Order: sequence, then C-alpha cells, then structure tokens
Amino acid sequence: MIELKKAGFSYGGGEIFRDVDLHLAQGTFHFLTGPSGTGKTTLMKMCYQALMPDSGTIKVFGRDVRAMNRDDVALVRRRIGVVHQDCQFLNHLSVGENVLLPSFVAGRDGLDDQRNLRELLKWVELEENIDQLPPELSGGERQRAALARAVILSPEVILADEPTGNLDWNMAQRLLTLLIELNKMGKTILVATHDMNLIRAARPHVAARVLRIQGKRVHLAGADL
Ligand SMILES: Nc1ncnc2c1ncn2[C@@H]1O[C@H](COP(=O)(O)OP(=O)(O)OP(=O)(O)O)[C@@H](O)[C@H]1O
Repeated sequence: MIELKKAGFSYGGGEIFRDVDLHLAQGTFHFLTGPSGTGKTTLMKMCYQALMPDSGTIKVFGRDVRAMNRDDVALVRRRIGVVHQDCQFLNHLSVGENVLLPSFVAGRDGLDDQRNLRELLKWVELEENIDQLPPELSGGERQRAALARAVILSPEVILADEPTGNLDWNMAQRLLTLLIELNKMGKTILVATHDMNLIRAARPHVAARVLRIQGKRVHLAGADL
C-alpha cells in the first residue's frame, strides 16, 4: 500500500531521514517507535503526501508520489485515514460535523456518510456526544472522535500519530482495541507511539511488526520489547 525506497528528507538544513526503506503491505499492522524528535510525525506526513521526499521514491497504492498531480493526491488521500497527534478539530463545529468533515471536503453529497455517522459514533461509544463541541470532550473522547473521522470515508490505510499519548491506560486499551478491529477488517494500520506497554498489549491480539527510527533510518525491531 505504501512503499518507501531509499527515501530522504530534510527540513531546510536539518536532515531527518536518509535512505529509508519501508513497506506497509495490505492488511498489516505496524507500530512506529523512536525517541521524541526522531521523525515519527514526519514519516507519517511523507506517507500521506503532506511532505515529499528529497531523495529516493515513495509509492502509494503502487503510484510514485512525484508523478501525481493535485487531483491524484486528493484521491489517494481519501484512501488514507489520519489520526493527527493533536486531533485537529474545528472547535466551532460539533463532534458529528467534525467527523463528517472529510466527506464534505471530498465533495460527496454526504447522505451515505451521514447514515454511517451514527453507526461510527456508536462504534466509538460517542453517540451521546454528537452535538457537543470538541473542547467539551475528554481526551479519550477526542481521540475516539478523531478515529471516527479518520475512517468516515472507509480508507484502506489508517495512520495514527500517538493516538493514546494523553490517555490513561484503560482508555489507551480501548483505542487499541478499535485499531485492532479495523485491522481485522482488512485495513492497513500504522501507529506511532512511545508506549511500549501498548505494543506489548497488542501482541496477543494482532501480529504487529514494530518499526524503530534510529540513526535517520527505519529498522524492524526484534521481538525483545
Ligand atoms: N515544519 C518543521 N520545520 C522544521 N523542523 C521541523 C518541522 N517539523 C518538525 N521539525 C523537526 O523535525 C524533527 C522531527 O520531528 P517530528 O515531529 O517528526 O518527530 P517525532 O518523532 O514525531 O516527535 P514527537 O515524538 O515528539 O512527536 C524534530 O527535530 C522537529 O523539531
């Protein structure tokens, strides 16, 4: 689904990645770890074309990102759901409107998605919160709303950036369970996290691989976590 070959990236003078190889095959579940500031968010942005590599290639759904025009990028992005580290809600819109936002941005008439909305909010246990504003939600509720928004267009790939970062352990486990459910439905999942306990908790339920950013490259970690 997403493949990086010898990809390099710098912010101005600051090199973040050099010769990164990465392959997220269909239906796989990966965790992405690494100390703060090593580039987890940056790598995710490269995967959904918010950032272009300076060198090497990135293929998304088999297509080289450099060969895509803006329309191609927009179409590809609908196939990738993103849970941003800070959720990125529009605080003047309700939870329901925020979850439906990708549908409006994609120019869909929204009817099917509105039918999906209630199902989706039920799935993340937020059906009572549909008319609330994002600032009125707890941290765990916000993360679950962000997950609902990431999957409203039924993407094939879900990228979640520290989705459990500010949550207590029970809430983190609930969110992990939702991500594992999505993977069992065939979705390809990449979760950036600092939390080794989260990775250990996933082990009995999903054959997740662990990627570690080290020395500006992405390494497959061993089983010794
Ligand atoms: N827009 C930007 N311009 C310049 N430097 C940036 C920009 N965004 C991130 N960086 C730098 O790039 C490096 C990687 O940042 P990134 O946010 O990808 O790391 P991270 O591993 O996700 O960190 P954290 O775990 O703290 O969220 C950091 O040193 C950061 O300061």
